[in-house]
Amino acid sequence: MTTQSATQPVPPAIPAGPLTEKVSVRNLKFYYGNSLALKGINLPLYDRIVTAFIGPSGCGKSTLLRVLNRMYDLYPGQRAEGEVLVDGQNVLNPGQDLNALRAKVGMVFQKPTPFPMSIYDNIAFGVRLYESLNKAEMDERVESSLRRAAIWDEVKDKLGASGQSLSGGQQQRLCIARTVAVKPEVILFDEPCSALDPISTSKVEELIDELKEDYTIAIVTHNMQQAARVSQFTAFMYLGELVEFAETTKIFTAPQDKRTQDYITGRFG
Ligand SMILES: Nc1ncnc2c1ncn2[C@@H]1O[C@H](COP(=O)(O)OP(=O)(O)OP(=O)(O)O)[C@@H](O)[C@H]1O
Repeated sequence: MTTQSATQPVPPAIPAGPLTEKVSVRNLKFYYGNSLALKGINLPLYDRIVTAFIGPSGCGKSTLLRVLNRMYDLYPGQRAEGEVLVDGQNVLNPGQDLNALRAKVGMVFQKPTPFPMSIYDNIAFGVRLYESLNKAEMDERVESSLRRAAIWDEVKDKLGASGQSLSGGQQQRLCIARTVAVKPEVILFDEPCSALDPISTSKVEELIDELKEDYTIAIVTHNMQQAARVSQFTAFMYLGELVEFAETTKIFTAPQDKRTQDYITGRFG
């Protein structure tokens, strides 16, 4: 099957040499009560590589993302079976320290969710949960995180202003800064641009492209162009199953499964 077109975005290059599995999902099943939402997923997330999760609404993309940092633990009746190895350790183990996991595996949500506090404190709040820094160290962390999220120049003169006074696109970059500030190793993005205008979207995409130099990234997106622009690997899911996982170029130009082909060409979903 060949689906390449002249306007196809070019995914970022995959670095030469062997890839390391930062996260290994093994035979993962997930239940909402009695309802099986993930039906035995096997998937690697490679170190310092962007992986996109695509598929029609309800196929389990967000559920999979939420398992990776055990966000589901906040909700009764939800449970996972199988293994999610992060650096070889199964984070689904009951003894897993959830604060440590969520510091290591950070998450950025669909809707920007700044805390009702100042821009400075939006960053400092999370850092204080894990580290005790003095004022100068905290100032430095706040600045470096805001710089990393490409928003420093826009907020440096109003760090005391409410995070909620920023535009939607700025709020999302503030949330990315907040995630980066606790020095994660993996960042999960759940449709991070769906509430943003095209300019903010391209800023966040550029940011993801830069962040991949230092972090392992997973992104859920409904936007095929975005998946093709930002990711090096793509996982296509359908009805709780992982149908196909491969280099993004391959998924978008030579998918092996007809369902993948139909989805990326807009025939369903
Ligand atoms: N809190 C919940 N309780 C019960 N079932 C749920 C819950 N959240 C999701 N589900 C079900 O789990 C399945 C997967 O949902 P999920 O939100 O992961 O899909 P998705 O691929 O992210 O969809 P979308 O693209 O619409 O966000 C769906 O059948 C959904 O109805």
